[in-house]
Amino acid sequence: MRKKREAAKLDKSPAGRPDRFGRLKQSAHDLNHERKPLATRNNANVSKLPMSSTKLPMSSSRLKRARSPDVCEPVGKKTKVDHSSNDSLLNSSKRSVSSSSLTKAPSSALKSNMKKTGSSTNLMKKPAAGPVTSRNIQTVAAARNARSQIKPIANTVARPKPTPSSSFSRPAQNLDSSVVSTGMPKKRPAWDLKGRLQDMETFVQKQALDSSSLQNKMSEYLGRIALLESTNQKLSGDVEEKEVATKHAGQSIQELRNKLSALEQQHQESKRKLLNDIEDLEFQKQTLERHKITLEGDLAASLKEISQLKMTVSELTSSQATLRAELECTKVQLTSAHKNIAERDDIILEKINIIRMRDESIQDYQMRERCHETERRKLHNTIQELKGNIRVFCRVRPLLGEEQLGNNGIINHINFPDMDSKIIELDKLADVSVNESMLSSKTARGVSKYEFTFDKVFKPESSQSEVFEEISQLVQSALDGYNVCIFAYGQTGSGKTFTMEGSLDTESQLGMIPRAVKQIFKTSSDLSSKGWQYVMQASMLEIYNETIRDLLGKARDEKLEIKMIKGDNDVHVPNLTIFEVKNEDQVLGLLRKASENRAVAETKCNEHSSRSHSVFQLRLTGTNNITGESCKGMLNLVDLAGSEKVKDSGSEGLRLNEANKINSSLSHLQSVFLALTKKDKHIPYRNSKLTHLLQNSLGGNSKTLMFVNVSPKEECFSESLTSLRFATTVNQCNIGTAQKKK
Ligand SMILES: Nc1ncnc2c1ncn2[C@@H]1O[C@H](COP(=O)(O)OP(=O)(O)OP(=O)(O)O)[C@@H](O)[C@H]1O
Repeated sequence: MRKKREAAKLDKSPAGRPDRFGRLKQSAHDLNHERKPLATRNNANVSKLPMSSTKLPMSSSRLKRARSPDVCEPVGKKTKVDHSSNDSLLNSSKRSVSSSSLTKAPSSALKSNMKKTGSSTNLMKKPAAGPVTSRNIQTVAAARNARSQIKPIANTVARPKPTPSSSFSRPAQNLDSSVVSTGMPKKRPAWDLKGRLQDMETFVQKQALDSSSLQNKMSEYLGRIALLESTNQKLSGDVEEKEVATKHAGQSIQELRNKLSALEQQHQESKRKLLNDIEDLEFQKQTLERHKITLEGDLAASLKEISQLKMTVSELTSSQATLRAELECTKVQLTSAHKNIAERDDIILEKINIIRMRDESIQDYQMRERCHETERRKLHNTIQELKGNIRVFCRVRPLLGEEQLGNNGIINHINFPDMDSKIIELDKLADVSVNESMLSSKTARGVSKYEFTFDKVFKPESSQSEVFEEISQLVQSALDGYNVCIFAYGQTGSGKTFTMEGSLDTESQLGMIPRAVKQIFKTSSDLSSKGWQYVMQASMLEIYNETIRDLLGKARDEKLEIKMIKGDNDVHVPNLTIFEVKNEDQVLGLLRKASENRAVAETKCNEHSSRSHSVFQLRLTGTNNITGESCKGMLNLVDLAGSEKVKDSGSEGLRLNEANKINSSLSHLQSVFLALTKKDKHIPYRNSKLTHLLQNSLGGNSKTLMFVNVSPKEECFSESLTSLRFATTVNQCNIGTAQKKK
């Protein structure tokens, strides 16, 4: 049953199905099966074989028909025939049936083998499913051998298969032809049954011989088939192994591919990095090459320098010897110098002791100096008193601009006859009408000379510093605690403002006020080493048309009044702006501001004529912590408005009123000095704002200096003469001894 199922399975297997290994195994099984009692299988297959497949079966069938009535039964039924009948058939007819079976068996085996061969062929055609290895190659070669071994079988066994119809339609002919082909005698007549039987027996014997040889070949083929089957099984096992190996190999390949792709990515990444590195290295290379070039240049320069240095070294080496000799000499000198130094150290020690002693002496001298300072102040003021508390300096300004055109710039009518610069002489020319009472002398040519003597006469070429030098001692008195008043008097345009203020922007043209301030700050600083400390307060006002106005305050138009402080008898101007000043620059700033605020106007005699009296006041309060001394001084620096003859000046209106007020106040000043000269009991200080304000600086408690400024112009002769005469009056004034304020 099992064999039948396997056979049925084999038959059902479609020819084109890729069941190569299964069919191959099945074929091998069938072959094994066929190796079993051949007669049994052959008998079964006999019914399937066409009767005309060989020439012999026809005779055999005839034999069968002759011996058995079942011969003509359908082939299908014959399969149900008992094998024993077949065996008996074989035994009875022997070679007839065997030969047909043998003839057919190879045919079925051939078909089976052809299938196998086809399968083998398929197998051989598709070994490449797995990796091509030496074992696969061997497997394929074995399959080919099997095919080559099978082919001869097919060639040997396969014969043209006559159709059943043709076999049955010409049985006699076939028999005849077989007899002819086997060398049998010619066709015997029908009645010669004996002959025919002999022929048949001969033929059967011959066929039996052929059959035995075929059986031998068959057994040989079966042996080969068995060998092939074993080979096939082995190959199947190998194939399975190969498939497993192939599957593993496929997985490995996939893994390797994955790894490969990962490695490729890594490779690409590495490649990209390497390319970047290469670029960086290229850049570094270029940089290094440039650096190399630079270094080469440096090296060349260094080499050059080294060669120069070598030359220098050689020179130095040569000079080294000289120096060594000198060094030896110097060492000797040094030794002696050390001796000298030791000696000098002793001397220095002695001198240090001397210096200490001198320091002590200096301190002693400083103590004495302070005493001397006090004594000096006393002596200084004694001298000032001897000189007179009112002194007069005369100053003649130079010719300016167009004034120099006449007389070639020479001032003919003013002379300075003495060497001490104390006398000024005015010459009255013939055409100049002068009051006869003014004449002092007459020359032979009829020229009158007017000579005036003052404490000092400054020529036109005198500088500001030369003038200040003469008043510096007076300024010093303010620091010593005296009231000092310096004022400039003269006709308009004679140089009063230039003398008192000068040009604040040009050092050489600084006037008496800034120079006095400078000196005061410098001297106060020097005195600080002697224990003196000063507080300084500055203010500046003008008296315009008999009105006091603050030149430093904001209320420019406010009219200020003069008040006396009871007991102290000090003059005080309420609401006047007073600045505490620490240095000269501060004071210069105040002077500039005051100069801008001062009333000026253009007159016939002066383009910028001062139409008011300006009064700069500096209060100085000093204390000496060492000596316990103290002092209060006041420095009044006054620039008076210019006097002018109203009828000559051509002034009118406001200017005329200004001129009258100016002349009036100057007249009151003269009255004060005249009263002081006469030693009147009543001094008319309060007749004008000017004298009222300056009453403590024009009286006995003050030191007064008057500048009388003279114009060099000849046409101003009369005014100059008037000014000089007034100055002479002041100069003759004895206002008593100045008192130091404590
Ligand atoms: N010693 C001098 N050296 C050079 N220039 C001078 C001298 N004195 C005066 N001056 C010049 O003469 C001109 C008149 O001088 P200043 O204004 O000082 O006269 P003043 O007497 O003040 O006149 P006023 O009373 O009208 O104000 C100015 O230009 C001034 O610079």
